[in-house]
Amino acid sequence: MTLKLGVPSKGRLMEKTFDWFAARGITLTRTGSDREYAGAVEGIEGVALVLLSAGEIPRELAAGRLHMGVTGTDLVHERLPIWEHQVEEVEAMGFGHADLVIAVPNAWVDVDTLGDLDSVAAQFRAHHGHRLRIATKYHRLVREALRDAGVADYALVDSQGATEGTVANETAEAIADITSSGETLRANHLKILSDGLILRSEATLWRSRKAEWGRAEDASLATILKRLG
Ligand SMILES: Nc1ncnc2c1ncn2[C@@H]1O[C@H](COP(=O)(O)OP(=O)(O)OP(=O)(O)O)[C@@H](O)[C@H]1O
Ligand SMILES: O=P(O)(O)OC[C@H]1O[C@H](OP(=O)(O)OP(=O)(O)O)[C@H](O)[C@@H]1O
Repeated sequence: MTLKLGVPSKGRLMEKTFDWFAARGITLTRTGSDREYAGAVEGIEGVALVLLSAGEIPRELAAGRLHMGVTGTDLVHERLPIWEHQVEEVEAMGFGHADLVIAVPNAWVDVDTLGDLDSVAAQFRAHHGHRLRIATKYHRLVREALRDAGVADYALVDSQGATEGTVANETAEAIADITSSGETLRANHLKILSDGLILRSEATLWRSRKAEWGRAEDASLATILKRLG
């Protein structure tokens, strides 16, 4: 049997993941044509590379179809409700840093905290006849954070990309999304609430608690762990 290692199939996470493993003597490569999602592993026995979307890696780990996988903390916490029972964090990888935050228009000068947002939300409903809309793809994490902060009068609007644009496009009044350099928020005239940090995320190597770990997979895992130092 082989240990199945899931790695993001494109973009910044894929390249940095390949570099990270290469620095530990494990060469991951995408084989075939540019558009073919096939991969190879050199420098370690019994490991197969599975290239797939970063967003799908949590589910595959939880289903036990991957033994190990690389994806952001944000995606694991969002997509796996009882993630501690489904996966184990092996190592934070030191890249892919991003903060999940709640942001509102710069023009809302009196809104600085989640408490302020709660007050505005109540007024908003009275004035507009519908709830204040918050656009996000992180439904679970945002609901939890707002519940903990006592913010109730809002509606989540699903946004799977270009979330910061929803405010200018008038499909939402506020957003919850990840920010890294802060450029996208600035460009869209949005500010982070002073207590609006929900989660700090980073690319992380995870081990599935649900996959079948036979002797061969255990041996490959042991070799990987040794390389991590
Ligand atoms: N600007 C950024 N800087 C650093 N990390 C980021 C940034 N944007 C996204 N990430 C991180 O990269 C990971 C993948 O994010 P994203 O949701 O963009 O995946 P994707 O590659 O677009 O996935 P899919 O293939 O499902 O569209 C997440 O863990 C996220 O936190
Ligand atoms: O703080 P910054 O450095 O500007 O990065 C943050 C942006 O990066 C991500 O978007 P991505 O590029 O993945 O595109 P998306 O909008 O399609 O998710 C994220 O959703 C933010 O929009």
